[in-house]
Amino acid sequence: MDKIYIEGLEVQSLIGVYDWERDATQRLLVDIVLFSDLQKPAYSDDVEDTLNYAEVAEAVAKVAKQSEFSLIEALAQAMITQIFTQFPVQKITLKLSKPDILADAQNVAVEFTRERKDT
Ligand SMILES: Nc1nc2c(c(=O)[nH]1)N=C([C@H](O)[C@@H](O)CO)CN2
Repeated sequence: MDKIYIEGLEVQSLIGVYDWERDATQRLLVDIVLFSDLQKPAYSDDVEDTLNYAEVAEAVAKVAKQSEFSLIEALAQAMITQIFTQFPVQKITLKLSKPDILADAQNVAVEFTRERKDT
């Protein structure tokens, strides 16, 4: 299956388990793989025939901005749900990183791979 990648998308969200995390938004990074047949746009050269990665990035940033989850797991799921709702994609891998939170670690992240439920 062909893939579209969005890598290192920086978004802001109010997120975290602890009281001191509930006062201000934090920087998060999102990596997304959109599994999609790209045969048609490869020949038509028409953005209407493909998943517009700019629109997907905008939708994901909006979910982050408008949400107030405790866990990055919950925000990652909300992002995936929004992508499936708004775009005709069959399968998504989404990695959500919270890079500024642990002093002794370069990054913490969750990664989900989910397929659209046909029912
Ligand atoms: N699996 C997770 N563990 C933790 C999370 C999380 O979102 N998922 N969050 C926190 C705190 O909010 C953290 O960012 C600061 O310690 C702790 N563990």
